[in-house]
Amino acid sequence: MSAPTTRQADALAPAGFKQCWNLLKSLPSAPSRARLTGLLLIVAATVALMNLGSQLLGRIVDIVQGQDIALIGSGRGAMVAALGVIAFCLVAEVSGRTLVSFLINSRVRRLSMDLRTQALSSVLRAPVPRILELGTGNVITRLSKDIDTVVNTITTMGDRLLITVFMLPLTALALIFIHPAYGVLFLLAAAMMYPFVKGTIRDIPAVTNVVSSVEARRNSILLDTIRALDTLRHFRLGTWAARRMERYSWETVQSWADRIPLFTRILAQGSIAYGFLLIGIILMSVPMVSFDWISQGEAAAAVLLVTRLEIHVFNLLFFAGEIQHAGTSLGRAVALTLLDDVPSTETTPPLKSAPSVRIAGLYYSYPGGASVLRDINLELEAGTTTALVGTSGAGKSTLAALVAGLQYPDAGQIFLGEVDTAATSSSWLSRHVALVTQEVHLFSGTLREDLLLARPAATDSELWKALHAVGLDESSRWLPEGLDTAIGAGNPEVGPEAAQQLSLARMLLRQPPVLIMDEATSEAGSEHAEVLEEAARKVTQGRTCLVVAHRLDQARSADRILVMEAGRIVEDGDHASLIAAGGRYARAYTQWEHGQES
Ligand SMILES: Nc1ncnc2c1ncn2[C@@H]1O[C@H](COP(=O)(O)OP(=O)(O)OP(=O)(O)O)[C@@H](O)[C@H]1O
Repeated sequence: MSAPTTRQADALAPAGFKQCWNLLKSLPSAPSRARLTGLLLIVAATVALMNLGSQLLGRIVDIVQGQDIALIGSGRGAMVAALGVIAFCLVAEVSGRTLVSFLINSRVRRLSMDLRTQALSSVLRAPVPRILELGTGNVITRLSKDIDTVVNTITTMGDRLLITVFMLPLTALALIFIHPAYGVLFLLAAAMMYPFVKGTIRDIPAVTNVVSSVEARRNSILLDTIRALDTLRHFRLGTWAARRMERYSWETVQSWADRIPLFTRILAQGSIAYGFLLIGIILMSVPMVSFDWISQGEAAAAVLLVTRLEIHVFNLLFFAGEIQHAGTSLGRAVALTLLDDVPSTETTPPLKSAPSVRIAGLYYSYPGGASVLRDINLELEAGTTTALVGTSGAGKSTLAALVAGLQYPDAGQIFLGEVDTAATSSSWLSRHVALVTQEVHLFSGTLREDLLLARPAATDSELWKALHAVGLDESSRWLPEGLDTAIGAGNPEVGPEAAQQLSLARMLLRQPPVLIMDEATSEAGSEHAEVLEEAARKVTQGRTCLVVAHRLDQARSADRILVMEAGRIVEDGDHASLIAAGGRYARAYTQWEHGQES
């Protein structure tokens, strides 16, 4: 696979501001309106005192010149009072900032925890095809790096950002208060900045979303490489994998580099607008002082107020990228929470018994690939077991995945009883259809904990009953501690046959009305074949089953056998009738029987 030549955003667009705001408000750790107002009042008071300190510092010039200042007076007493208030303002500034920073930091970490939990549970409930389309690397990037970016940005510059937001209007007010002409200049500088800011708000999100998407693709490739370690070693593809990783990493570096012209432009535009304001204030002050419109101290105060603004304006401009990046990252994480298709009230009633499965006019092709399934029409009778057989690549696993809801068909419908699965939520579907494959994931913990996931209210004796039914008992070498045996990641490995038995036991406990088995008993070696096949037979009883049979002995006992060839069903019947028909199945079966004998 080669790296894409143009850098593009991925399939799931970031959520907008309103969606993010609504989601954040609904999180358990969201601050109450009173707390939010309290925080804003602290910021406003801190900024007001910062401005007061700057103004008084300027007015010291007037005190030195013996002028009388409102509320403070003149002479030595006024000087002491002014210095006292300035000191107080400095202490208030430091305390206010520390408090604001503490309040923001402690809240944002709890909010990020809630957001991660909510996004993850939405991902778990979302339709599987949607997640597969997004890619696991993408989802992981959104759940980890994107949320971390938001937390890091807010904890490092959230307080500064809030202070700047208040600083701009309060400085404008203070300047108007000194003389309205300063206010006019401030408005002119703001008008100059307006198109710059508008352009920035327009351009940055798209650029930053591309950066995050490219990073997500790189992470997908990384995951793919780690997952395929065995294959890569086996085929000596280490160098190819390293080169592929290098290409995608370089793509990430390039996408970051693509941002540079945009940020250079933002800084240049900010410098022009700020330079206009500062030079304008100094130039205006000279005639205003000489015409006695303002005192020298007031002119000094105005210049100090604008000088003080510099660090805040440039903080905003300098970190505009990070701030927007955090905004986009937040949107990307919040978009995951919107994947969940579970309606607030489920309208499709649960099925009371195993339903028939009707497939009508089904077509499917993998993205960019040739047609895999063509016009499949069939009905699986309720409570029966149907085996799918056919040559490798015929489309058996693909058909099984479509019925299990892991892929969306290109055309056609799948009905469970009367329910069109396309019109139900993915959680309704997953409650009614279970898929057992060769890959068994055992959750880390005790065997009891793992089995209880399938039926939380099951008693120990019910768990043992399910284990006995699939051929595992107290004497099994894989269960030395019985139900307390530690299994899953970090614990001694359970053999592949035992893992498949456990997976079948989970199905017995879960009792799904429709069961799809794809290579679910593929580990059946000669000594275990009987046990696994018997376990599979028990699991299929009482439900509608579709079994992808890779060995013909698995098909023989099914109620019905479908033979697939190049995406179509070419033979349909039970074992006896297909043998009697002498077609592909009969030939394959005879060959298989000879193979078994020799
Ligand atoms: N993820 C995928 N992306 C693209 N093509 C795929 C994908 N999975 C399967 N295919 C292709 O779709 C066709 C049908 O594959 P499928 O696995 O459904 O066949 P199968 O009958 O189950 O074969 P097997 O018995 O070997 O598992 C094959 O040509 C296969 O190469």
